[in-house]
Amino acid sequence: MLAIETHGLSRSFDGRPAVQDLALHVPVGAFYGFLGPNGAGKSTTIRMLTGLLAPTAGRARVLGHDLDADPLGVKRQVGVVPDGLALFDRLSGAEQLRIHGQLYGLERAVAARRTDELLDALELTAHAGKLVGDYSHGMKKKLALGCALIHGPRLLFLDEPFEGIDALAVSGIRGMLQDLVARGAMTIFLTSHVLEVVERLVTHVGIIHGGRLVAEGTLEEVRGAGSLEEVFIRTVGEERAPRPGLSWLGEGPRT
Ligand SMILES: Nc1ncnc2c1ncn2[C@@H]1O[C@H](COP(=O)(O)OP(=O)(O)OP(=O)(O)O)[C@@H](O)[C@H]1O
Repeated sequence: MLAIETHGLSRSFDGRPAVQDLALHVPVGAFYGFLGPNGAGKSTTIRMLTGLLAPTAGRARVLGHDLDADPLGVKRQVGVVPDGLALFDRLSGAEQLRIHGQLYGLERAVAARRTDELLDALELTAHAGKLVGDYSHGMKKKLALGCALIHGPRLLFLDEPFEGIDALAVSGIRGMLQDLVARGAMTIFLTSHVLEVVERLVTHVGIIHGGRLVAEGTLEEVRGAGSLEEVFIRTVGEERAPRPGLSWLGEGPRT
């Protein structure tokens, strides 16, 4: 069974295509790495698959629900850590998590218990009472992951989850995500530019370039005998030679 299946999914902005004719196949239980260079269409795809942005054409089925016909059915079962984090600066970290859980219909006591467990798992317990506005970037990223998990989603979308997070925290989060997939708790759809981390995590890969899917399959199928970085560079463009210009750099300031 597929957790995500799209046919001809497309989105344009002011007539300019950002995602074109996308046919994604994400099996249930997969750890799917969605890769592509800057501006390739990754965030636009996630925004469509989570019901935040309407496609201009095509269809998507998410966890068996038609996104167009039953957007609420999809939203109830997915968790999202978006590219731009949507958190409330005036709440404490614990309040943010608890309220997020209650917005998803959890009873107060359940939301409070899960909040404590998530703060612990994300190593944020010491900062539970601090205002989110005073959190560091990495701490906000971890809190957003907690918000995405608190209602127990079957499918988790992570847009650049490791961006701005220190190596120790990356390792902790990686372990947590791997464990969730390994015990069949959820399917994960992740975008990241850190290919070495992606390569150690994912079971499946899709590569998008210029809004079009240019490769998809299991990690082994897509990678072949090379590394993911080699395949990525080969697929989205040759390694770029240093460009001429900027010769004034290093010459010191001039008026
Ligand atoms: N709201 C918008 N209005 C106009 N153009 C947009 C909008 N959102 C995205 N785009 C355009 O769509 C294209 C794809 O953007 P998108 O954010 O999906 O790329 P991405 O693969 O997530 O990039 P990155 O890796 O840099 O985050 C880009 O050309 C971008 O400028």
